[in-house]
Amino acid sequence: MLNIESLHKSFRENVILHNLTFTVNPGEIIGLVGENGAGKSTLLHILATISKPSEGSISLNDLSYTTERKKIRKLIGYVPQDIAVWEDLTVEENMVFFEKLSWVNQTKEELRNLCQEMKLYKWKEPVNTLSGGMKRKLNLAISLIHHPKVLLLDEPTVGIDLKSRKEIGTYLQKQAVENELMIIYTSHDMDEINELCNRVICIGKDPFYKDMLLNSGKEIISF
Ligand SMILES: Nc1ncnc2c1ncn2[C@@H]1O[C@H](COP(=O)(O)OP(=O)(O)OP(=O)(O)O)[C@@H](O)[C@H]1O
Repeated sequence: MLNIESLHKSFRENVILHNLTFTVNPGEIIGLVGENGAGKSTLLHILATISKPSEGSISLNDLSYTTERKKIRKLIGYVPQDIAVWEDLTVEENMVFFEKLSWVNQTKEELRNLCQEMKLYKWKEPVNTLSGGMKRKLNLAISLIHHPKVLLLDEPTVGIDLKSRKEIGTYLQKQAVENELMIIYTSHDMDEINELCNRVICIGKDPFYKDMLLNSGKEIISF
């Protein structure tokens, strides 16, 4: 379980996150919504151990983010907003490169299966010949190489077609259930949030997103 308690984050006098307390259970997909600048990426950075909170505590399966950062990092998969893959390498070369950087050993066959499960078949193609949707799938596949327990996705489907979106969504739902993965997912697409997520966290001052979800039947947590 991921446990976030009384989390605050400020940049100098600018308070971005104020008193966030929530938990994420194994197998759950949590939507994270809010207007531009509300602090979604800031929260994901903190959960990915890229930055530290100003106050508050976080633990993952009873490991403290303060004292066990190295162990925590092995359990986190993070997909940033910007695609971060090697454009001149093939899909295969990217997967092998990131496998070498990870803490697990996977055969090429296993890496290829991981790509195929999310319907990314262009194994021998250089990344710079792939569509945006394919690149996003590769980014996601890379984040799963080390079998994380928590997957943090910052707008992973932005700018991609509906079919690829659905394929990614179906894959994530399967991963959450089968591997008890905890997923936090940011998106501005409320249909996608409605379809994919078990619960939704709304952050920021603008009530727009919360209002959009009022009749969705979803549990909404707002800060
Ligand atoms: N390193 C930093 N130093 C100072 N301010 C920062 C820093 N990082 C983020 N901010 C500020 O924190 C606020 C929240 O930014 P953040 O990127 O988390 O928002 P967001 O909800 O992810 O927005 P978007 O939907 O546009 O991606 C913004 O006002 C941003 O300028």
